[in-house]
Amino acid sequence: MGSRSLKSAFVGGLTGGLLNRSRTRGLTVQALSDLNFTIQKGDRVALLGHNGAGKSTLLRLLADVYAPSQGRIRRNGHIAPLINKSFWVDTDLSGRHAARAQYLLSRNTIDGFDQFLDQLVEFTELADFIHLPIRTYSDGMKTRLQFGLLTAFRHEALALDEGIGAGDQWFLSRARQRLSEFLGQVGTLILASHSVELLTQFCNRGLVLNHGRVVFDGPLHEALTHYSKGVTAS
Ligand SMILES: Nc1ncnc2c1ncn2[C@@H]1O[C@H](COP(=O)(O)OP(=O)(O)OP(=O)(O)O)[C@@H](O)[C@H]1O
Repeated sequence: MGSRSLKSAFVGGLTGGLLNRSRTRGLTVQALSDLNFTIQKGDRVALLGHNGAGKSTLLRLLADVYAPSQGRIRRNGHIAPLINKSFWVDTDLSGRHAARAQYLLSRNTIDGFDQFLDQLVEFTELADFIHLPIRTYSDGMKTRLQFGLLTAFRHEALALDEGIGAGDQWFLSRARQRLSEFLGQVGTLILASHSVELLTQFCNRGLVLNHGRVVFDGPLHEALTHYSKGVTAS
């Protein structure tokens, strides 16, 4: 197999987005393309797709963490992100300062913050680490703080990456229950997950992504069938 055909095999791989090679830009990945869909208020959408299909990137676009390089996204209202590693603007801030900023943003007042902070520290079990800069936290500690903060407030719409906290004992024992209660109250939900159990519990519509394109959009059970057939075929 020559280098050219090796490259073609690479481009046609089973994971990741579409790879392009150009003289000027080298090898680049196109995470998403040709997307055209509407999410209505109250929809509960599951994002399904292979590793690297574009689920997290799409969540980031919907929650305004990334801007699209082409095309437009029209939103009515804010979609809160609960996405791994995209939350912290300034990791020099302490957990307490980050909590204060989030509290002010959501409540428009600082009244009641001390009590809120006590509850947050109790839930996250961060103890005195709450006073240290976030850059000194482990990934698990950051997840606790992010999760504790976001689920403390009501959100009309939420973009959630379920990979968050995966495999973390604290998350499994303390956060799962809170996540369930929280998701039950969210109006509009876009949830990326590989867990059929979680998707079935909270979603009624499924978008299946394949190499950055939507290949199915419809009722969740049909989306799951479509996706599992694709996985079996590949
Ligand atoms: N910051 C980045 N820089 C460059 N490429 C990226 C970046 N983030 C993601 N990608 C690429 O974009 C594509 C889509 O990635 P994305 O994380 O959205 O997939 P995913 O469906 O969420 O995957 P998984 O199920 O493995 O979490 C992949 O090919 C990935 O390599």
